[in-house]
Amino acid sequence: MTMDHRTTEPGAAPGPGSPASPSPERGSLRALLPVLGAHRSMTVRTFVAALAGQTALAALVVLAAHTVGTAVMTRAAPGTGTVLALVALVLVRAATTWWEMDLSHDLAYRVLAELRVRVFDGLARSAPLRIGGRRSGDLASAALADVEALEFFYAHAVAQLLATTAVFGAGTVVLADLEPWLLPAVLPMAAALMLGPLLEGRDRAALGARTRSAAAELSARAVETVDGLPELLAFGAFDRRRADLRGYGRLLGAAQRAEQTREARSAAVRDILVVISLVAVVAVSAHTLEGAWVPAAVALALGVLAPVADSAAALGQAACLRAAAARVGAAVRAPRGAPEPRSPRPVPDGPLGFRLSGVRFGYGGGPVLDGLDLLVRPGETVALVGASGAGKSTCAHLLARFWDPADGRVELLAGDGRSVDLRQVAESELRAAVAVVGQDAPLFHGTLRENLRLGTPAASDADLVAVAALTGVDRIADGLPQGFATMLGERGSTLSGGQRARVALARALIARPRVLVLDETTSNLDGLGDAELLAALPDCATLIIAHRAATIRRADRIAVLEDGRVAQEGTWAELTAVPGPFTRVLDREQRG
Ligand SMILES: Nc1ncnc2c1ncn2[C@@H]1O[C@H](COP(=O)(O)OP(=O)(O)OP(=O)(O)O)[C@@H](O)[C@H]1O
Repeated sequence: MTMDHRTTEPGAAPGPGSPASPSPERGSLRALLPVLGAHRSMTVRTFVAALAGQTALAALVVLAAHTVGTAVMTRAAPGTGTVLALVALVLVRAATTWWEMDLSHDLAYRVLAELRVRVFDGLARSAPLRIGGRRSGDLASAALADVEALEFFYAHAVAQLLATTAVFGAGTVVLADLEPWLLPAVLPMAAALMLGPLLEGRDRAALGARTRSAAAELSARAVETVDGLPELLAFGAFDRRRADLRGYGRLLGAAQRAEQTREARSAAVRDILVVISLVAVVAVSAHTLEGAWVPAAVALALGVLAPVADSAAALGQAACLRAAAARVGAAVRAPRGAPEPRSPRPVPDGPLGFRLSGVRFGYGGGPVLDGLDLLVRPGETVALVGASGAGKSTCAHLLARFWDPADGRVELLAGDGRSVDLRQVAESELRAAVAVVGQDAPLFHGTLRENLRLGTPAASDADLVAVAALTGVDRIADGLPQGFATMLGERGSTLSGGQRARVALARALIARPRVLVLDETTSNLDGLGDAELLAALPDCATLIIAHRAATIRRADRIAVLEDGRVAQEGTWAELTAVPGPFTRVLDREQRG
């Protein structure tokens, strides 16, 4: 009797030239067990169903063997009571199998749904820190394929292992009662069966890790391919990419096959151990038991060993899942990039400005911001300029509190001088006060109206129409077949870059932010559109990150970022009057 061997989730071996995946730590599966805690009653019911099913099967084979043995010896048909008992056991076994399958899958799918949400929570908590380090296809793989792979563990391993332990314990007591010499025929083989997964656990975990990391690699490359299809086609690079994907697909197949080959070998060893044990039981019982008790003892030994063999198979399979569990666990336990304050302080009311003081920040290498000071007063518009890679977007991300500075402070300021450090502001308050709009702010699959209401689902139609008129989104809606109800397509792919920028800005303005950060938001628009959008901006503290001279010129003040600090500050007239960091930036832009 062997376990139901499931095909492992798709995955590929490490990329060409990449090192083999290390064997993941023991305990990664155990670390996820607390998720079952929320489903305690269902876990207990699954255990009861598994226990009832395994007990019914053991009783059925023993009674059937005894009945057949008796019939052969006495040459008489079994009595009605025996037949009824056999029928009852068959029915109980059928009912409990159905019950257990139903419950265990229900439990597994609930746990997986919960885990998926926890993975997404972890990603949100640590974004974009984590996203900076891992590729989106890899993250999607952790959230979907790795979680899915764990179905086997939750549906087939946990409750069944507990039930097997109980059935094995009770079965050996009965065997010992029948004939103590049967124990040496059964116990060593049972121990050998359970030793197998322990001995090969490391190897199987490494095989599983190879499959999982390859699955993630393939997933990451597939997502990149879909995302970059226009570029791949435009550069004639698609054929190479396809060959590349095929290669990774083959590596995936090889990794999966290695896992299956190992499982097939282990299954053969388990079958041999069970057969050896049964032969020993036959030998012992032939000398010590009488009549129909001989086949009954053999059946009981089988009834006891089969679940042990199944459990050994389950443990072997579970070892393969350690890598998936480790990846899911890492995502679930991802640290918060910017932890919520224990005792949040309110954001001051009235118009807001902000100040970065002595800010130092890096991404693990050298410092990107190195003692940066920047003040934007309520109602003021400041342009932040600098060479590519100078750290302008990093400032925007610090204002959105994606990260906290390693040193220094980022504060919101009221007109009367009151201030609050972003680290002390509750996230919901911060999001309501500060809006950061990027250059390619992604839109989502949904209608134009849904995209506009992303941050403010309760925004009134009047607000929506007013902001749409300010930002020119009303003209975009007029050109769409169903106006604001038109589906935009994934990532707003049905809109032009300039149209997406208008929608992204409108989306931010509907929330009436008190601090606005525009990170190259208008760079996809022509000069006229740029001017139109900037004129539509509300009278709040605004930081505009831009390269275009006309955009920069509209700001009240300009700050030039160089070597991680503000190297120069002033109005357009002041900064263009003398050669310096700003004129160098302008020269570079003109030459570019
Ligand atoms: N998530 C990240 N992980 C690691 N390094 C990063 C990350 N984001 C930015 N960097 C690095 O930090 C530096 C500053 O990047 P940033 O995007 O802030 O520059 P920028 O001035 O906005 O550039 P650009 O004008 O080209 O948009 C760069 O060297 C960049 O490579």
